[in-house]
Amino acid sequence: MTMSFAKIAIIGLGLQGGSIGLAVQQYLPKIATSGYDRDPATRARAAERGLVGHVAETAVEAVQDADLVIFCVPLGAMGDAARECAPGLRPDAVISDVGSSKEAVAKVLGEVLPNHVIIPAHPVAGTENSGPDAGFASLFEGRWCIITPAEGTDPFEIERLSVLWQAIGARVEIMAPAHHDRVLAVTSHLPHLIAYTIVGTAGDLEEVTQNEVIKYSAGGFRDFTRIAASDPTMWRDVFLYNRDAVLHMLQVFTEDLTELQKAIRLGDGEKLFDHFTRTRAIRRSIIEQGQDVASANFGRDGKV
Ligand SMILES: NC(=O)c1ccc[n+]([C@@H]2O[C@H](COP(=O)([O-])OP(=O)(O)OC[C@H]3O[C@@H](n4cnc5c(N)ncnc54)[C@H](O)[C@@H]3O)[C@@H](O)[C@H]2O)c1
Ligand SMILES: O=C(O)C(=O)CC1(C(=O)O)C=CC(O)C=C1
Repeated sequence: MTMSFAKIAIIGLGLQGGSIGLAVQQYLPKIATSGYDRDPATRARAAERGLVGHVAETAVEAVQDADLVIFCVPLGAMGDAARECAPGLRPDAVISDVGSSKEAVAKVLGEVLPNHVIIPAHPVAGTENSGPDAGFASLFEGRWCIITPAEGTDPFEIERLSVLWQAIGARVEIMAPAHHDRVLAVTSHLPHLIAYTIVGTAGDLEEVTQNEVIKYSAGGFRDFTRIAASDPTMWRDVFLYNRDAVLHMLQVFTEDLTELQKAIRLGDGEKLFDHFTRTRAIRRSIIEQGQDVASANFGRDGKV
């Protein structure tokens, strides 16, 4: 068996599915791509944009002859999407996905497709935009793709999937699914929850008019509004499917927030200053790592 997949089927042609389709066509043109989306208007737009080589009219048609199927649908739709594809799957087709939480997805895909090799993955790359116009080929460039195989998964198949992600620009990390869900709860899910909260709070305030919120939304608040514009379906599902890890991180966060609230009430400037100094250092180290990412060569030479 070669290291390369021959045909990749992408189910769900929004931001993630569209970006994978465009990136594979650009960097790995020898791999055939097909795709399917439940929404007819999305299928039509995907065909216009050429998000995949062939936009199929059914899920079964899309997965025909595919040796890799990637589910790029909201977390709550993974089970239905897999059920729809099942009758058309090659018995040896590898199944993957891009869902933002991993334990729950692995469970549902394993239940629906018990006889397939399932290797869940999560590209930590996205924007606040969704749908068939949101995807672009360079989305994964220099970004992490976390692969969360179950214990005992064939190392060859893990490597084959890793090589694919690297070829479309990503850096790959292998992680246990439960650990992934805790890490992402704090680095991605909680920040979105905070953004959704603060933008809602500002919108509800009676003493500050809507006009003032819009007019003075410079700097920090504006960044929050970008995140709070993220897709409601996707994020509803993230909080439903990574519930326990998010609730744990939210508890820790609430305790820390209460400590800062106390420091403000007591006029404890030293505590506030020390805290802000520590967080500034974290930001700076993230930027330094980002520069490493931008300058690295990830071997994206089109060869797999
Ligand atoms: N947006 C991000 O920043 C981001 C980043 C990493 C991972 N993810 C994950 O990627 C997945 C997709 O997110 P997205 O941002 O591409 O969303 P999106 O809304 O842009 O695209 C999802 C597509 O799935 C389609 N769909 C829904 N149910 C379907 C079904 N049963 N069969 C076929 N198609 C179906 C929708 O019509 C839609 O076009 C989610 O699981 C999300 O958690 C998102
Ligand atoms: O950059 C953004 O807009 C994102 O929200 C991307 C982001 C993130 O939180 O980093 C969102 C969800 C994911 O599953 C992965 C990436």
